[in-house]
Amino acid sequence: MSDYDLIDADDVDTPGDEWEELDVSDDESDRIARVQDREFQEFRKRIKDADQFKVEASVFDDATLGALYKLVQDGHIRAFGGPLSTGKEANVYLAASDGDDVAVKIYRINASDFRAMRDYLDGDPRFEGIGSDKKKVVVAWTRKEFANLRRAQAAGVRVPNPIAVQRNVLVMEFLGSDGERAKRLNEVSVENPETAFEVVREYMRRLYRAGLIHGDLSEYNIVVHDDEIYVLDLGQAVTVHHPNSREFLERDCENIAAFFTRQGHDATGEDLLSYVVEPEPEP
Ligand SMILES: Nc1ncnc2c1ncn2[C@@H]1O[C@H](COP(=O)(O)OP(=O)(O)OP(=O)(O)O)[C@@H](O)[C@H]1O
Repeated sequence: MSDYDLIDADDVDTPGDEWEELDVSDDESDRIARVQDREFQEFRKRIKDADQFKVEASVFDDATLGALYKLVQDGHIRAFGGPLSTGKEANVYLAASDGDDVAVKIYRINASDFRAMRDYLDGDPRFEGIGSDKKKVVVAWTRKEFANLRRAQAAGVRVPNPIAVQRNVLVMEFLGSDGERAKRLNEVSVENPETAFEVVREYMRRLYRAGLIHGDLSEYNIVVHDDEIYVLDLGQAVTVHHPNSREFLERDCENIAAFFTRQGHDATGEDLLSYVVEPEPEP
């Protein structure tokens, strides 16, 4: 962990736990709030000063810092490593936790294309009535990614294990080793494209049968970790109820078929689509 810029959880611990049992007076709770506030300010400063976040200060509005602080207190993050990706909507960082390394995805409240996000959320019965408040939309989006990861996992699709979600911050299992992120399909030479295609095809079918469509599936959102194929980035995944779900699924099928055809395994979007939507056999 020597390459981590350590932000030690001990430094930002609040006295909360052992005081919870006590019957604290108003004066005492004011004092606790002041201590917590001071510790939060220290945490805030440390994050803002940390090298790996310097260019990204805009990502960390105070509410995001509050979310990170809570995740540190809860033991999900112990120290931040460098950025794994700086995307349009979100940045992903490597971090150490009390257990294995984790990936921390931070959605930007300001830079996010929240109108496009809303269009995806609109057709999703899980997020009915979300409205158009920018922060609420991004927070709902983050929760959606967490929920989608869980659902995919339950359906038997390999995805990073979702660990915690706090406002616009998602903590998940880090896929990779020694701090190096797992390679995307477009970055590896696929040794056996037929087998890899069959795995991806099966994942797509499992997702569909679990009522989900990825919506941005391609060689850029599929990685190879420990010789297994994993699917990333389920933020925009929609349920089959979404008015554009069929269009998204067709696009996913076209992307995947085109990629594997380029790898030497002929596939068509149409065939893939028929496979994915084939009704489940009666038990
Ligand atoms: N759990 C993870 N473990 C390892 N690397 C990850 C993890 N999650 C994301 N990454 C890395 O970060 C990149 C971006 O992640 P993701 O696709 O989830 O975010 P995004 O902001 O939607 O990206 P983009 O804007 O490029 O589509 C991934 O391609 C991958 O390399």
